[in-house]
Amino acid sequence: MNTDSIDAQAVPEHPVRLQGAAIAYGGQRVLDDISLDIAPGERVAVIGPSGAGKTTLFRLIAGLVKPAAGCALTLGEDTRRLRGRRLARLRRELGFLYQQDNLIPQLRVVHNVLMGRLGHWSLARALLSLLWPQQIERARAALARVELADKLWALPDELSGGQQQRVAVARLIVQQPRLVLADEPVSALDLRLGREIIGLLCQLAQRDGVTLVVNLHTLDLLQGHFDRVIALRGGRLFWQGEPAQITQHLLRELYGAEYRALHLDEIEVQE
Ligand SMILES: Nc1ncnc2c1ncn2[C@@H]1O[C@H](COP(=O)(O)OP(=O)(O)OP(=O)(O)O)[C@@H](O)[C@H]1O
Repeated sequence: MNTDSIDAQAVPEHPVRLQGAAIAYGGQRVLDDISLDIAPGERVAVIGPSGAGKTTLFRLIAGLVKPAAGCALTLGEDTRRLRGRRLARLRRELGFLYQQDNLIPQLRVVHNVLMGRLGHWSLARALLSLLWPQQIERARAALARVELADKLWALPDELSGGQQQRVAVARLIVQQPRLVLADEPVSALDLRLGREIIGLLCQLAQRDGVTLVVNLHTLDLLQGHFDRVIALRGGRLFWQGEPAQITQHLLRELYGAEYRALHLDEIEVQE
């Protein structure tokens, strides 16, 4: 099969489709030969040791870096040929969540949440909304889903780290993306708050039919939330399967020298 040309029209059903994809920085391959399909509504966690290529995989799927070889289709679009209307559509249908700095500090929560509508609004409406927030009820309903309806007029600085992440999830709710890429969304939070955010993201995926790909460092949060785990090591696909199939043996092999430092022997999985 010629992996340099996938017919986008033939595979509209896969929000993510990578075939033999490689990414190189300065001639060095940091991702190599990645072939992967992610189905609509699937909740996928990406794991692996530091430097394995997890963030680079996200950047590849988001179209922020172009494959040096192979092909990447995101929401049916070939990421090498993104421009104009197709790029605008992808931006509208792709939602992001990062470890921190998801909110604009100068803008009140209502405006931060309504930033999710920008791709749906005209420029005039977006500017008007900064003076008179458009669709306040929509923002309020989204905040209610993350139990922050009373924070509509707060500034991000007045919120805890966990609350800020919940506002960012509310922004995703109003955005209505088809695919959410969350890169270490809970790495700055403790386990309890992390569980809350992952729970909200998975609820968003299930309730609104959104496809979810999460780069996860906290392996305690894998069970019960994700349909599939993808493990990267040295820029290659090392393993994939259901969370229940993960074993201590696999984690030792995958994380190598980091296994003990990360206390992965304390994760509750079979030997
Ligand atoms: N812009 C860049 N220029 C050069 N090398 C890069 C660049 N971005 C990433 N790399 C290299 O690519 C490799 C993969 O990096 P990446 O950030 O994807 O790993 P990761 O699995 O997300 O790591 P971590 O868990 O530590 O965040 C690393 O060796 C990194 O140094």
